[in-house]
Amino acid sequence: MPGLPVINPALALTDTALLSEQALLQEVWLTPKPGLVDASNSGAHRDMDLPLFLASIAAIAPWFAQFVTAGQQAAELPAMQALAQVRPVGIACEQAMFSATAGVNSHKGGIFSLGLLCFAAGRLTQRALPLSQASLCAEVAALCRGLVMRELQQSGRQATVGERLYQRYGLSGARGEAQSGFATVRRYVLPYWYQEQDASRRLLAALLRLMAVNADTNLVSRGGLAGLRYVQQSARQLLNSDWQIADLQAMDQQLTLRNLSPGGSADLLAVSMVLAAFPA
Ligand SMILES: CC(C)(COP(=O)(O)OP(=O)(O)OC[C@H]1O[C@@H](n2cnc3c(N)ncnc32)[C@H](O[C@H]2O[C@H](COP(=O)(O)OP(=O)(O)OP(=O)(O)O)[C@@H](O)[C@H]2O)[C@@H]1O)[C@@H](O)C(=O)NCCC(=O)NCCS
Ligand SMILES: Nc1ncnc2[nH]cnc12
Repeated sequence: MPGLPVINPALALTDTALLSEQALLQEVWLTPKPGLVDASNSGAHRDMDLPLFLASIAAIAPWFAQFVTAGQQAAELPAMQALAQVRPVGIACEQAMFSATAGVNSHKGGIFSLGLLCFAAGRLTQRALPLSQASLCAEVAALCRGLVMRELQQSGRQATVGERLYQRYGLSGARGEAQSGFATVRRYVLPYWYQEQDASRRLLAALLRLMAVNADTNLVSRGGLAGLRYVQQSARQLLNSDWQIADLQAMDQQLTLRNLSPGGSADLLAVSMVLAAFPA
């Protein structure tokens, strides 16, 4: 496996777009990831593999700079009006992804979460405000204020997986996480980021922490609430042990057998990598 691209902290304060691309690359190359596409297998996915993910990332990457620019251009707008400015960029980026993957949804959630982070970075830098984990997450939360109420609770729409799962289980998915200012990442991942010295083990531990608590709608859409609970309990058990790579490989086999893929947690791992490059 080629060397993982290392996120250069010196870039942190200047280029959120490049950090986002590097985070998606580091995420997909990280191995072994239970149920997910990585360098050893495709996990619970029959329609996706590593080459498809790399093609998807190549198609998405140029759009991260567009998200930052859109944020700079919308810097003076009230947050809620600004969100309306970024949606078309997000949808265009999704279309670029679908063109590169022949219609397979590889990074829809990742585009939403990282796109919002890049847009927020553009708004903050345009207003000469410092970029930090706190300022970026607060800006994303401000942009997404009321999003769950508007788009899930009041709309009653059931056009997407997330919208159907909200109506059925009250799960707010990617929207709820963004509206909270990535609270799951800030509470359960970033405080422990440097506990592991090895870079790969650090990312694997972060993924386990996310899988242990994240209400991942991918898991629910594939395995119901029982599937979500199974993954959360399994991740929690590993975290409470001196887990080794072989344990993750065994978990990967179990999730694949059960058709369970924590794609939402994989996205939040990329969000964690971007945020970890900034001061708290
Ligand atoms: C705002 C949207 C992105 C919301 O989409 P949706 O209504 O579908 O809502 P969610 O269920 O929330 O899912 C969206 C994707 O977000 C990821 N996700 C899930 N749970 C969470 C969570 N708790 N926190 C954060 N992120 C979460 C997940 O994405 C990843 O998994 C997908 C790949 O897995 P797979 O199982 O293969 O998915 P499918 O192909 O759907 O299943 P199969 O057919 O294979 O069985 C992949 O997307 C990963 O990224 C969720 O899938 C959207 O509606 C929207 O508005 N988009 C427009 C763009 C936009 O608004 N941008 C704004 C600023 S950029
Ligand atoms: N590595 C991965 N495998 C499957 N779904 C994902 N969503 C984001 N990253 C993923």
